[in-house]
Amino acid sequence: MASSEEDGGGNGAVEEKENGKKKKKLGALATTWLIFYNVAMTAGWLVLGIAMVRFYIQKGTHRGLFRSVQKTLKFFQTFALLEVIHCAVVRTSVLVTGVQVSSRIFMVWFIAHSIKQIQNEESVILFLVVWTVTEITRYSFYTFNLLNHLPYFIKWARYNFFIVLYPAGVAGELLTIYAALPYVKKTGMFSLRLPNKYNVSFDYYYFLIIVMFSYVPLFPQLYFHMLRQRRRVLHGEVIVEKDD
Ligand SMILES: CCCCCCCCCCCCC[C@@H](O)CC(=O)SCCNC(=O)CCNC(=O)[C@H](O)C(C)(C)COP(=O)(O)OP(=O)(O)OC[C@H]1O[C@@H](n2cnc3c(N)ncnc32)[C@H](O)[C@@H]1OP(=O)(O)O
Repeated sequence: MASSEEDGGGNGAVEEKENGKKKKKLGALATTWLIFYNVAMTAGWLVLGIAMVRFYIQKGTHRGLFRSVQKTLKFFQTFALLEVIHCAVVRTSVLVTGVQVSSRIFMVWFIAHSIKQIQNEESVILFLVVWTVTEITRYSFYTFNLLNHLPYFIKWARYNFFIVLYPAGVAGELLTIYAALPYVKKTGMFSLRLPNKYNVSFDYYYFLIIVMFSYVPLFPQLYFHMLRQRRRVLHGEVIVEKDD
């Protein structure tokens, strides 16, 4: 193994070259923080998943489910903003992570939280279930990986579930935004009409349509990124990495 350290710090990340591949080796402080973060996130999404199952068993309907789990969802999904900062120490792209996290935050706060009328849509439950399964798998993968005790089925699940869950999640998100359009148009929420003292106009309705169209170029990038990660991790392919 050829190894060359480019940074001598003990608590952040050290870049090493292993068989010609760039690999970030985490320091003790970064590892401890990430273990804490990933355990907390696994637990948070597990609590959310259990709450959803319990709600459905007790009530026999999905109506009211979002309302009952929204606090936990908002807390843990917003906490995921830290992932953009984590990009400084883990081997991942700021751009890919940024798009992923911001689209989730947007769905939680600017769609599901702000437009109460759509909270009982089946599509909301679809993306909630998909996100929950994804995140329990993803954060438990990171935790076990950091502890160097990664069961193969978790690794397999992390790099296979997304093949179906990603399109399903995107479908849930797009259908939810679509369902929100009439309410946004009717209420004119988050919009600024002329004339006003700033002399600018903003129409949230058209903004949402642009967001929906932006999935067309952006989603394939995330999906192909994950397919590349899958080939690298499950099949040991060497991927030529571009620096951000
Ligand atoms: C303002 C309005 C904005 C509107 C934007 C509209 C456009 C939206 C288009 C996008 C649509 C997204 C929709 C999405 O929300 C739908 C869903 O999520 S559905 C559910 C299914 N989803 C998934 O399965 C994907 C889940 N997402 C991800 O996996 C990540 O977010 C992603 C950034 C895509 C992952 O990429 P990453 O490069 O991080 O992959 P890896 O997991 O393989 O990690 C690479 C290495 O980094 C290490 N790592 C990363 N994070 C951690 C951590 N927390 N702790 C420890 N280590 C970490 C990891 O171990 C790898 O290291 P190594 O290779 O050395 O082992």
